[in-house]
Amino acid sequence: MGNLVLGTVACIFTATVCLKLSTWRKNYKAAEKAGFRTFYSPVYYADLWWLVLHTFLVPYLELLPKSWKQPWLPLAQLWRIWHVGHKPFEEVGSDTIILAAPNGKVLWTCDPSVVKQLYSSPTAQNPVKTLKPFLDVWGPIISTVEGEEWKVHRRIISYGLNPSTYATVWKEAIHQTNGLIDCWIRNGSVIPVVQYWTSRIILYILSSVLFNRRLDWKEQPENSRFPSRGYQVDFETALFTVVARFGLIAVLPRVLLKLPIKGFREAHDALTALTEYMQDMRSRTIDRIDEVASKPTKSLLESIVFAGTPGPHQNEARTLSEESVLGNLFLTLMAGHDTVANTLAFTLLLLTIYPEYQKEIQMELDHRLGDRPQGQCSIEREYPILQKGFLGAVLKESMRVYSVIEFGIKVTVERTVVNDSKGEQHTIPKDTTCFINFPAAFQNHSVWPQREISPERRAELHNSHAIDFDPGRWLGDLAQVNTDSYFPFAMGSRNCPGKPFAEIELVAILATLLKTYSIELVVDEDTLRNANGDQKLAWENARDEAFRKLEDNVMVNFNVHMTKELPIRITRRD
Ligand code: HEM
Repeated sequence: MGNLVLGTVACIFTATVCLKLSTWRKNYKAAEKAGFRTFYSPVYYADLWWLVLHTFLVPYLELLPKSWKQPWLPLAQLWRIWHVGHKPFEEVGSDTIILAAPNGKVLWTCDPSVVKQLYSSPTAQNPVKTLKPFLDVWGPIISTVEGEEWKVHRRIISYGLNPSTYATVWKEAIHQTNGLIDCWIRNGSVIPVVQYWTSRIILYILSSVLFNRRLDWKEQPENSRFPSRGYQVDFETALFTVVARFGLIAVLPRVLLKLPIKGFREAHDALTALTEYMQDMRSRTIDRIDEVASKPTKSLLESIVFAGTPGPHQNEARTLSEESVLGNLFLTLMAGHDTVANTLAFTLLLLTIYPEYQKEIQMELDHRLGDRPQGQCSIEREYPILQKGFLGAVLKESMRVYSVIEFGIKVTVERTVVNDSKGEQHTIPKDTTCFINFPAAFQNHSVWPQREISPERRAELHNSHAIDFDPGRWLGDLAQVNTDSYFPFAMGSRNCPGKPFAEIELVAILATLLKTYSIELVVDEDTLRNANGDQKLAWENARDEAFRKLEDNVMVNFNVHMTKELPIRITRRD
């Protein structure tokens, strides 16, 4: 009997292995026909066994000879794509690669020509079926629909992103930056973790612009503030908790969130409270729907709620359900939060290790704004000048070197023909998952020249990405930029509709801060002692350490970010 069971198990195992090997071979054959460099990969990016076991397996897999692990091993670690940048492509000598795994075909590209066509081809679509179970917390949203339905969502969100919304973003960013500066000074002027504060300020701006609710810097949205069961969760705590715990909310079924585990319960209660707050905002907007209907430009909240309110001014077939109204409001908040907060945090840290660039911005601000009061700096006059000047160049360079989004994903629903940068035609097979690799395109050294620094010095700074931060490349006659290889906001019809929103708030925050204040690295006592009290040497050592931290402490969850300590100080300019 025992032998029979063992024999059956062995047979099933052998049959499964044979079937997998045959599908693996079939996937390779199909992938190869595209004419790109094709490789076998034992891992499909979404394999559950890989997601669970990778921490244990990767150190052993790293011991394999290069030819066995390149390029699939670095690309199978989706949380290290920013770290490895263009290297996997460099090593195999091609900017587009297809990996054939037992469970599917995956194309990786940073070739600007292929990227552009994938973003514009109707047969390469967003993986909405995969995203739905995670992102449809309330109902279908812009990111989980395709075709005509997507056009309706996109039109409604784009309609709310108009000059009047941008004017509010500009004003609110200035107001909240002043609040943040006061708060920093009240707290002793030292900022241990910049990311914590940039997360807050961006959430505050979004709260005002999206929900018409201004939050106040006096309140501390610490987790300890989370009320006991049965007590009202205030708006700010609900907002912070849902944003911070969105990973849990997206992955776990709602019923599991009700389990008596602290993190789960907080996520559940915050989500319930936020839903009620958003329903209330929706009802209040509906109460004045005639006034909203007659407004020539609507706020984002008004645009989304108006689109979800059937009435004489609406085509019923083109309206959004209540679930989609709440979902799209929240999606806009999520899409506009971590991306901007992380970009702002990296930019502030980069400006502390490059004080010369900070000075350049300040000289530009003095020249452009003079002694004009903040209230008189307008989005129409000052913003375009600052965006085109050194401040704009710093932001572009920061988004190039520290691109907070690692990749875009498209799935080919039909065979898809693309031409690569050399003009060669390729046909990507149906059902191929295509990863558009942002950092590989933005860190390709043949497109973006590196600083001339010895390999020994680079190694000493842990090959930090920050070494090649050079805003000057975006300016003047020396401009060394290839905008085809730069797309932090994606491309094509599904590009980021929040690009002007993000750029305006980043410029407004940095201009407000740096006009009157400077930020600098904190040199701690140990560093000063080790440099025998030599201030200059101590600063240089602290700077080297900051370079290393800006490499070693960069993490990826949904976005690229750095939440570990790298203390900076705010000081009033002379
Ligand atoms: C530095 C800041 C930002 C970056 C780098 C960024 C980047 C991106 C990228 C790459 C996409 C395409 C994602 C995909 O592959 O489908 C996207 C989509 C989107 N972004 Fe942003 N974004 C930023 C800020 C914002 C802001 C401030 C908002 C709104 C206030 C926003 C709203 C959206 C929305 C609604 C979509 C979905 C568009 C669609 O599917 O049609 N983003 N963003």
